[in-house]
Amino acid sequence: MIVLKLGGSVITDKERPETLDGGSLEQATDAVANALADEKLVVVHGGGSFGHHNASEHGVSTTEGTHDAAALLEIHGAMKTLNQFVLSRLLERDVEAVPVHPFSTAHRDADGTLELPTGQLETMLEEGFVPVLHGDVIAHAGAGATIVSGDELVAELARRLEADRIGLCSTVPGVLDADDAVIDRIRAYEDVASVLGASDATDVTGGMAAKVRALLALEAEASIFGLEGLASFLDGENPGTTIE
Ligand SMILES: Nc1ncnc2c1ncn2[C@@H]1O[C@H](COP(=O)(O)OP(=O)(O)OP(=O)(O)O)[C@@H](O)[C@H]1O
Ligand SMILES: C=C(C)CCOP(=O)(O)O
Repeated sequence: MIVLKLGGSVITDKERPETLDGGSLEQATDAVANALADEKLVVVHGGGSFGHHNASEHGVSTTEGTHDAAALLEIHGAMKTLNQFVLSRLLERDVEAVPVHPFSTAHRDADGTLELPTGQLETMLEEGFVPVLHGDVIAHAGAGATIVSGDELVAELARRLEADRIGLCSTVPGVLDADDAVIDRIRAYEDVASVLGASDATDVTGGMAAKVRALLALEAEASIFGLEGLASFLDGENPGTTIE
């Protein structure tokens, strides 16, 4: 079982609000369609230029919530629009992709812990579907609703579904060191903390630093790679950076 995140920074143009990077989305969905045989796959996508701008305007992040339903619908609506684009590109390539919207299924406890039921996902996988989740807003006890990033969803899905392979496809070829060379393996946060930053673009969920933290907390290994590494990851290789 594979859990794959398509980073929002890859499939959208992060500089321009609500704009797809059509070519990259096609390349990514081609790679997914070519790789699917008997392998079970869950896809998660991030926001990129969908969702982050709306969340930032309303002051909503993974920890700062809102009780303003109109603001939530705006953020959720932007993510659903992007989800629809991803689904339709997958369907065009005969991938039996179906949507799963975290706002309707997940929540956070008062301490911020993500609760994500997976019975529906397990059934979808058994029935041959490819569930496609996305970063979203979710109800958060005591805070109204906050953002859940695609990276958090990947980590939680990997734990609960006991994924064999976990991959984050982002806009960079891996985690880069101070000389912009790809770091092969990361074993501890402290080893790379000095080079890890937020995203270059508007991003309310913490960029590369948050990714590495979330993946280090997993028992299984995970890979961070760029679009050029996606086909080889789906083929069983370890492109980019491996997080132990
Ligand atoms: N050491 C680093 N190595 C690589 N990228 C880094 C590093 N430090 C900060 N970054 C930033 O992290 C970005 C990747 O994180 P970002 O959250 O934008 O990716 P994504 O998951 O693809 O997109 P989204 O969050 O919209 O889904 C890179 O584009 C870069 O700007
Ligand atoms: C901003 C929203 C709603 C989603 C964020 O998901 P991410 O791009 O994976 O961080």
